[in-house]
Amino acid sequence: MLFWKLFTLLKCANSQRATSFDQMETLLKFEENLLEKLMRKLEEKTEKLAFLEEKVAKMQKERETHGSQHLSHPVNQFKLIRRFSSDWHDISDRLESQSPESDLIGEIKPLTSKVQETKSAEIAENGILRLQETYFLPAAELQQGLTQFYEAEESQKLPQLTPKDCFDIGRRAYLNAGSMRVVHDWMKLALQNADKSKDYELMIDALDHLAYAKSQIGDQRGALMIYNKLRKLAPDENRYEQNINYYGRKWVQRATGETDEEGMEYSNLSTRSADYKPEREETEYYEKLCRIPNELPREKADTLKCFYWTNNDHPFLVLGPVKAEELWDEPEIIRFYEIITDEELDIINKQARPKSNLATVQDPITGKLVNADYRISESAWLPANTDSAQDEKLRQFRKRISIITGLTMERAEDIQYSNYGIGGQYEPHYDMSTENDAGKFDEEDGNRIATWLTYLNEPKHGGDTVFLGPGIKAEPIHKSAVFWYNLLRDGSCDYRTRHAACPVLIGQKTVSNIWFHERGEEFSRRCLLEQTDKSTLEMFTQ
Ligand SMILES: O=C(O)CCC(=O)C(=O)O
Ligand SMILES: [Fe+2]
Repeated sequence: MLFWKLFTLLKCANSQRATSFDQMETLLKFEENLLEKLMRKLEEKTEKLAFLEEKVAKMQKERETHGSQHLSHPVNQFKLIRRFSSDWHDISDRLESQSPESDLIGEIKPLTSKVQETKSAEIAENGILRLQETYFLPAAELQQGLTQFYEAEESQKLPQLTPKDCFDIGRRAYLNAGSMRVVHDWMKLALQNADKSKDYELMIDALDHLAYAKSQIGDQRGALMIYNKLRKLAPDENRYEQNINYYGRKWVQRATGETDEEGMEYSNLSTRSADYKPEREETEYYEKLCRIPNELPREKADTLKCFYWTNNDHPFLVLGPVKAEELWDEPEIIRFYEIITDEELDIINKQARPKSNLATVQDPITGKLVNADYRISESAWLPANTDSAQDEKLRQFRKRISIITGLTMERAEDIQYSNYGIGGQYEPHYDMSTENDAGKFDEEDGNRIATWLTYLNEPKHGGDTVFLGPGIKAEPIHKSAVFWYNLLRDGSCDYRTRHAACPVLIGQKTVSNIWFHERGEEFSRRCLLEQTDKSTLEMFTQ
């Protein structure tokens, strides 16, 4: 429109072959208007450029922390997810769809949508909270990048959580109706650093949550002081005024002893919802086992054996006996060392990744679906039933396990591969189906008589398998496997085998399971009328 007007004006000026002062004035005005508009466009572009440059710098800085060990750090895993749930999302919003930039939008969008669909940011926040709860980590320790687990010289290179990260983690704890102490600590951290960056919106949000958390943990005075501050910062929000009156009254009641309310809730570190209570006791025990070192009393340790296993001089094992260690005797839990070759490991990893039910995202380069390994734990089944050389190797691996355990592979399940993500864990469970289970294994195969659990790699911290019955744990040692019977000799469930996988704190954890079933084991494991549980031990001492 403007162009049209200018055009007619110029035409007119041209036809008169003279330029009157009036026309020049009008032209000058037009020019002023044009300049203003152009400047606004330039400002928008500069602002957009600055925004994109800032994002690039932030993301590059985040990607550089902790060198080749980058993804072994839970904070880096967390930040990667957040980049796709927030930064890349914001970037694609700023790029222009009717321009060459649209190609880039096309590449970003599928990834950000996938992260959103799979609720990955929420899973990541909960992962951080789970690590905090299980390993008793102060929020500040996580914010600083878990310095206690690294040498001093490494600590400069560790990733740190931003005020917004801290706010979102605290907000997640709040939404989970978790411990208000935890909410309190995260909000305080968010504020300490938001103060420096002068992010007022974030400050107000964090103060609001902090005041609420304070009121819930019994600090009415603290809540009141924050609401007073909020009233000054955001005078239009009348909720603060109401809260000031409310908490003011509460504080007076408390000071004058007119209240019968519960006091502080300072000791509870739970980040789980309040309706979690029934399992709480077991969960606390499991978390404690995850936290404490695996120390057996001397007398007990002395009774447990370490030996080279040949399974009654089986020719295969006589040539290469397997180093074995009794982790517990009743029920028998045995660890076998070096039971998988690098080649077999490679094959399992290669086959499992594209197949697994892990949240998949599109690889922007190949366009293929690839795994997002940050889920709590996801799995894939490897049937090894083709004529390929790879499957032949996997069958060899199964055969080796069959020889070691003396159990037939005929009724055993396919190899199951599992991969743990941020704070990845597996809560207490039995591998066999129990009387109370809705679903049972079919009669033809029978129940899961035994478990063979191979550790495909070794996380740096966390990820132990804990056995709640005996109160012991197996550390995930690379290439080793743990074996136990889930059923007693009379076929009933051995409830002492309840076990769980602790959250992975630092590093990566992948395991593979093979479950044996009852049928076909009548000769390898004689059924007895009594429940005697010296089953495996007998096998090892024959
Ligand atoms: O990963 C672990 O340590 C245990 C896994 C487990 O118990 C299972 O997959 O059933
Ligand atoms: Fe299990």
